[in-house]
Amino acid sequence: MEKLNSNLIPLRTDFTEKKDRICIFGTGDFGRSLGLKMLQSGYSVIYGSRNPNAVSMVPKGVEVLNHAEAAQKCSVIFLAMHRNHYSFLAELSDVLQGKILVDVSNNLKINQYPESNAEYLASILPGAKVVKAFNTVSAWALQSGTLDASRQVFVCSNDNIAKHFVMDIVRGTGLTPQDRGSLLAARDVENYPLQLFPMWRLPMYICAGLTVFVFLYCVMTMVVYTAIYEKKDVSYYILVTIPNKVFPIVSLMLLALVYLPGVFAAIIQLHRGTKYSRFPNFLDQWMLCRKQLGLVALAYAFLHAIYTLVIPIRYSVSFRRNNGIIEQIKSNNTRPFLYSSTWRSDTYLAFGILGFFFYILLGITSLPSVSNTVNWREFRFVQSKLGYLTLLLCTAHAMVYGWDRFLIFSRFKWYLPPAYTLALIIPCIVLIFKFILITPCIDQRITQIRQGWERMSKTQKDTHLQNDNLAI
Ligand SMILES: NC(=O)C1=CN([C@@H]2O[C@H](COP(=O)(O)OP(=O)(O)OC[C@H]3O[C@@H](n4cnc5c(N)ncnc54)[C@H](OP(=O)(O)O)[C@@H]3O)[C@@H](O)[C@H]2O)C=CC1
Ligand SMILES: [Fe+3]
Repeated sequence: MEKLNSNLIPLRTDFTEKKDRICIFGTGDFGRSLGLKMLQSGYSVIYGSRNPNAVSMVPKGVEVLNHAEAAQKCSVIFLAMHRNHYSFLAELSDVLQGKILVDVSNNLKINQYPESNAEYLASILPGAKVVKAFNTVSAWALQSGTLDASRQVFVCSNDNIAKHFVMDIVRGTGLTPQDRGSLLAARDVENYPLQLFPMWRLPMYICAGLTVFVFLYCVMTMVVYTAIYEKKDVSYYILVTIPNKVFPIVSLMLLALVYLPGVFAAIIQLHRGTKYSRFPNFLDQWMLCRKQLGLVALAYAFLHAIYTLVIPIRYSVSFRRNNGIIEQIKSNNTRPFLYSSTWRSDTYLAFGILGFFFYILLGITSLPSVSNTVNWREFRFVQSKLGYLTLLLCTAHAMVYGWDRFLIFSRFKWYLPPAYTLALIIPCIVLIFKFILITPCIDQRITQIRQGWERMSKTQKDTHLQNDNLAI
């Protein structure tokens, strides 16, 4: 019983330095900034350095000793030095026995070494309690106190007590610790500061590729084609008219791409008859960046809305409108009021406004502060049901807008359809498949697969059938 208690209850008695004394090895940029922050937060700081007498620029009021002397006085030691200098610590293994060593180091490249720096340190000093922390905060941010970027400090260690002790120090310096588990997580924690928007990369590439393609396609079909076959110069389309085609088209394509992997996943599950098998890698990657794809799509929809609002104040538009009126006066011939055109324009505007409204709603619910306030089922309802409704409304908006210029009615050749016809391909595929997938028999089959039907025993299956109404 005694043994059990001693394992469970954190024994803090040997770490009495809380808000007291902390040792930092290394008087470089990070060591100095961290020392200053610790002093400001009420800790006393002792530096361990190779040349204690030659050290300058350390904060006032701190002691600078050699490594062994400094380590003896504290039980928590921050190693503010680079990994390639860790080897000398082996000589101090006696004095570092049982001490908490905080590894703050970063690398120059992702996965630079076979093992993480923290695991390497633990292998050199098996008797010490290695904790990975503070590597995500920059020296400049610690010193200036502005901490523009994240205030989060990831902490991981194989020793729970040591980890919680360091997490308390993190809190003591006004930062927010995040427990990342054991030292196995150290590699990810070390890679974190080296990443540059990893989840945004694929969506950005897709978005840039589609934008360039649609823009060039529009220039070719609208400007070059008109110049060659109709001998008219409409190059002024390039600044407003064409972007106002590119943004909605790419936005619609991206929104459809958010829902396409879900359709693929359902088809794969149907085909394999089980959910217990991995999706192809590309599908996994694609699924993971759906939120980012959706947000880029929303940004493009915003641009489309703004570009559309300026149409009435464009010179070319008001010139054409005024000219139309003058023509009618001159010829003494009033154009008839076309009911079909009124209905068409009101319909696509209504679809567009509603589609945009739901688009914004989707964007807002994906913000962490909002998504934290809804449960999983509510989140799924908004992102899935409202998402498909948005896609449906936006597709309908594009279809009604381009109705008379559709494919065969196109003034272009059949092999050069207007760009928005291309834009409709992916949304139509998604919507048609979604429609097929929600038909009762297929929907039931997918639900069975998702609930692991094959793996259930007969009695389990019976119970399941009774509870069928409760199924998702
Ligand atoms: N700078 C930053 O913004 C951040 C840095 N880090 C990490 O903090 C660590 C220190 O970075 P930084 O302060 O910028 O680096 P510096 O090069 O400024 O300082 C490193 C310190 O390590 C000590 N040192 C150098 N060579 C040896 C050696 N051969 N043996 C023992 N000690 C040595 C020196 O201290 P002395 O002369 O006193 O012995 C030196 O000042 C690195 O691992 C870095 O990845 C993490 C997050 C942010
Ligand atoms: Fe539109």
